[in-house]
Amino acid sequence: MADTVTDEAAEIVFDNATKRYGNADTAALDQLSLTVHAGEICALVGPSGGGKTTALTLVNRMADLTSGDIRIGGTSINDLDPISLRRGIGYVIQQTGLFPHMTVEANIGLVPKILGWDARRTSARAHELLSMVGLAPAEDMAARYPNQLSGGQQQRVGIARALAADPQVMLMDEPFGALDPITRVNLQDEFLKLHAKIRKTALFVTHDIDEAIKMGDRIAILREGGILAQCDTPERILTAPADDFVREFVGADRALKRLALLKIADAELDPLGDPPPTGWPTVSSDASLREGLSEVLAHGADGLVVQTDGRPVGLMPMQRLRDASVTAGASS
Ligand SMILES: Nc1ncnc2c1ncn2[C@@H]1O[C@H](COP(=O)(O)OP(=O)(O)OP(=O)(O)O)[C@@H](O)[C@H]1O
Repeated sequence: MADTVTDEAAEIVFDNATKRYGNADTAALDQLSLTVHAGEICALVGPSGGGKTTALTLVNRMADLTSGDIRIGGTSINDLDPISLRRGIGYVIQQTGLFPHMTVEANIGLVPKILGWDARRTSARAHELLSMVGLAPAEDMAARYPNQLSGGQQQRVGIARALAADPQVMLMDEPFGALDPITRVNLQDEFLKLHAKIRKTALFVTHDIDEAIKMGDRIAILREGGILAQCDTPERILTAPADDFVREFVGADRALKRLALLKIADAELDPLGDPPPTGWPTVSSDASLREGLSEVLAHGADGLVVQTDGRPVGLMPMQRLRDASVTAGASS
């Protein structure tokens, strides 16, 4: 048996992976061939019953393949002992799965402890991860029990726990699905920042196409019957949907969704002017054109003041935002 527990991000290859439960006539996942590149986030979306969760459970062998193969870092999962396979995979689920009778620190330290890390190293890792996922002060958070945390904080602990033993890959099943919209956006943003640092290979299941567009380096869309409809970058999914199913799944507002992918930093700005326009809202150059457009509309203003690192750097007039919307729509 090979040992999977290394800390290198690894590629996940689905090679004609098929799952049929019991004597079911139709497959839950039908000959899925898909490569999730090392270090990328691949968002897996599709309608209810499309086989998203099945795909995840095949990877960590909570369910067995009917035919085909899945390889992690070039090794077939069937050549791995299921227990050590799972220890090399960070798993984050909607319901967090935290043990209620264990402290946050003990929850995070569970896999490192099983792997035989000593108490000092396990504790240091738990505290490091609490800071990484934005739970401060770490000493206070570490000593709490899950029911002493908000839903968003519990989900952060779930992410910390998944990362504890530095897994090769992460499987995330609707990780932010149970959170209120504001907490959800915060966790999405913070996970993207964290991911930019740790670059773990992540298969991220969501039923929400907007979340997939935001989170995925690439998006794989499954249709009913567990058949892959398209796997591509968010930009390509929006501008070149493979067929009517993808077009409908993505929605009629594809132009607006494309604006969410375009950064203000990439657009041309006007000089600041003297005096600066009054009543124009300020946005960061990191914001998307869609966020910029929302701000302008919310303030009834004629444009935006764009900031970088808290300092104004230029102006974005309303007309340019309008033109960008038209261009995004015209090419979709
Ligand atoms: N343990 C099981 N036994 C039998 N059938 C199952 C089992 N788990 C899932 N299925 C069936 O497999 C198909 C795919 O289910 P799956 O949960 O993978 O879809 P999903 O895309 O994750 O759906 P959702 O978005 O609703 O969670 C469905 O028809 C479901 O009924």
